[in-house]
Amino acid sequence: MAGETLARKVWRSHVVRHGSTGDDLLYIDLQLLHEVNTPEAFAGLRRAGRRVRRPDLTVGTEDHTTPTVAGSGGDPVTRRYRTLMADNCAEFGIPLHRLGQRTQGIVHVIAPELGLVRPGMTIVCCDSHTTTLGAYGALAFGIGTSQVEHVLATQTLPMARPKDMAVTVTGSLPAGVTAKDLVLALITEAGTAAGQGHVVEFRGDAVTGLSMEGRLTLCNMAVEMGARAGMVAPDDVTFRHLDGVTRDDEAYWRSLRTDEDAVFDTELRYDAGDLRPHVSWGTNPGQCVPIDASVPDPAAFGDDRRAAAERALRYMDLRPGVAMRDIAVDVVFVGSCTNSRIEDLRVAADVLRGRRTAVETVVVPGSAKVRRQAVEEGLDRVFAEAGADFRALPGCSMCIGLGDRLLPGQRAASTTNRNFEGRQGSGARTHLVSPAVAAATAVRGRLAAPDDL
Ligand SMILES: CC(C)[C@H](C(=O)O)[C@@H](O)C(=O)O
Ligand code: SF4
Repeated sequence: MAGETLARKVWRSHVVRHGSTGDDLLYIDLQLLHEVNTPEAFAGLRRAGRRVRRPDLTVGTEDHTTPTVAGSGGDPVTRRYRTLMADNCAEFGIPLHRLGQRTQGIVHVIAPELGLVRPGMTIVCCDSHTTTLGAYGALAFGIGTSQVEHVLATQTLPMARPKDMAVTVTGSLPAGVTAKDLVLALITEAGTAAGQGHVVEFRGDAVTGLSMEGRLTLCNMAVEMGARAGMVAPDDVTFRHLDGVTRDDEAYWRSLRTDEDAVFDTELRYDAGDLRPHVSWGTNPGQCVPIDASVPDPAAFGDDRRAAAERALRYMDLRPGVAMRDIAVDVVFVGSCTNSRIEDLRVAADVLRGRRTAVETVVVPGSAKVRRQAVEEGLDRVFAEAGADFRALPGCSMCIGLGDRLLPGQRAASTTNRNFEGRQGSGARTHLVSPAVAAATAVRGRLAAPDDL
């Protein structure tokens, strides 16, 4: 038998039944839920008179709409989402990590913290950035509301098997260059549709050399290159991040790794040796340049991308030829499921230590646990002394503009994953950056890397 990929092995071990229409019925090991996109799924269950098949394999959190300032309670519209979520979880017996609890946070950040994620699992969630969890060698993907209902009712999901893509990154990341820069560069090179219909396995020395947190950042943005899921093969780095790993676990997880003779449907190669910090100039994550470059001229793009570039520059209020380093921002945001883990906050704090921010700087931890750890390490003081606003409560915050948001016309350097029009607030402009670039930008008031300070 020909060799198999990691994704294929995980898939095969979860097939309950091969369907007649080409879909497989997959067993789902874990379903995660948040307050957006789930009310309809529960309503559907209720209408059909069904219960949740495995409440013990289902976990909810509140993150998208939660306020980040203690005691604010949030506005009535977003409160309604959370009331509905709490009522639904109570009615169907699903554990819920609520605002104010020690375990609450962004769904993709708390799932590993709670020990819910192990290599080889199938994991779904009503959220496109579920790809994040593939960093552990799990097959994790976002699903829509009707699929959420299906999984709630049956703990299975009919799905067409995705194709396999390998993204092999050779070399090692230069100093000051992070997983975020790598993934922005990859998406810019390959395009936002490159991964469509595929599970992407990130491989190569530059990937295995990443910390767990770096791998989470990388897989988080697999969906921004159009992929169904992103994965990194489980190795010693992975095992160190898991509790209670036995020899048998390790042996099984190692056996899931892609076989030498496995063939991918699509392969991309990239060398990380000369990579520089990357910054987006446009309105999709594939519109980035190295920070040393200038805003590109749409005329330089092929027909397929020119109109989008022109439109993006209009929305972003940028002219071709302007040096990225000359772009002044109003706000810096460090947070989101892409970059709000402890390592991200440490990087930002290292840059801010002993310096002052020149613009409004908001730091929102990905989870209550991340915040506690940051306080233990004294990062809260570093942020305060730099004049940055380290929020009391975790959540998606300014990433999606449901709770906290930018004002119309404001420009932000943001460690998030989407720079779409209006994403961080109506009329707001987003430059996607790493935590290091975000912090340097906060100090300088214009896009900057730590080297510039
Ligand atoms: C609201 C939610 C469904 C959405 C997603 O699917 O990703 C959000 O998390 C996002 O990042 O755009
Ligand atoms: S932090 Fe942003 S990208 Fe992540 S789940 Fe929340 S809204 Fe989506």
